[in-house]
Amino acid sequence: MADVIEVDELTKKYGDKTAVDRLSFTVRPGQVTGFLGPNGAGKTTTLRLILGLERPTGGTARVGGVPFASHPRGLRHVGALLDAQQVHGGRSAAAHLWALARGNGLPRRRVGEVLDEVGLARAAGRRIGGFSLGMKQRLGIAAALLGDPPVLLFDEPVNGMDAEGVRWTRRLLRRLAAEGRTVFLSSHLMGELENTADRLVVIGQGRLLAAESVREFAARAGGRTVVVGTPQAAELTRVLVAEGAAVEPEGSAGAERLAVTGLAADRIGALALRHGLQVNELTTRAASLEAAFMDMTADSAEYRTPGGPGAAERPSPGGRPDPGRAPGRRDEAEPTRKGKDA
Ligand SMILES: Nc1ncnc2c1ncn2[C@@H]1O[C@H](COP(=O)(O)OP(=O)(O)OP(=O)(O)O)[C@@H](O)[C@H]1O
Repeated sequence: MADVIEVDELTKKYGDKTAVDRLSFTVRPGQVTGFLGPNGAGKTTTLRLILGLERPTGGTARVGGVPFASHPRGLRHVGALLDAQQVHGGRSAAAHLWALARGNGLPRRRVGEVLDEVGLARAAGRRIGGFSLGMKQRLGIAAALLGDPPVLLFDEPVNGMDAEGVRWTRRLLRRLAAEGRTVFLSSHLMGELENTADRLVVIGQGRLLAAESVREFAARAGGRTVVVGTPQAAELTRVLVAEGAAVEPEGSAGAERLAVTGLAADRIGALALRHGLQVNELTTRAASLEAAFMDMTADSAEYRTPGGPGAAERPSPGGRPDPGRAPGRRDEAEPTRKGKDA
């Protein structure tokens, strides 16, 4: 299928600062494409350039084969959630959406439909000013869906959402892609994308670091690791190695845990059963993708916790990284960005 978003040598400078640096990538329909990069990598600027909200210093961004400048604007063509906080707090959710619908020539019934879709029907008449960030994100998603557009761009849509909200967003994005739409969503956390995205565009300091399927990214990262606890470590190691897996004993001697790559957890369980070997634990460790992302972007994180992306920030061997300690997280170290929202 033809690429819907085409970014070619796109560059944006703010004075001496190059926010986006000769960036080229494409985004296809029928898939969720994750746009991944540490804080300050240039994701929001790129989305704003694609949407024609900023003028590029160089290069082009095309949507549907035409440069954005000549692209028919409006919510029927492209829906976007950039900053959920940028809404008039005095209006009700329904009034906000109706103003948008009216401005885009959309029927009033769409307001009720999208409020239902995002789970805000009961809050339709409430002032947005009283909404939590998670509710504002849902409202922003509702606004993006209002025109039933074939192309959807979301900038960190799950920020501020609780676990249920994150799961709901993930399912929604997958469904929108399955309907054949082009879904492009940014995040600074691999964990938010690995179960949602089919493809990844990874950037750091405005430059392209990778554009590939999640599977390719995972393969490059050495694949997923399955941690297996067993009192029969030597026997199980022989069985797994014979099936092509790489097996590393973990922890201290006698701890009897194996880190297995190259075989999925269900296959390991089935092999152990077939050979009559006891397994006490079988855990897929998803942290390897986050670690690969951190390694890939270690030199390009704009702000960094003292000590750099080293031991303190790496995921612990046994678990997922704490998102609160991702490198250069804004709440830790970001200075004020002058003019950003001006
Ligand atoms: N209007 C502006 N004026 C000056 N510098 C800007 C402006 N907008 C963005 N920048 C700078 O450009 C760089 C990229 O910023 P951008 O917001 O696009 O990154 P991001 O990847 O979206 O980051 P985050 O994950 O923190 O939202 C940063 O160094 C930022 O400070």
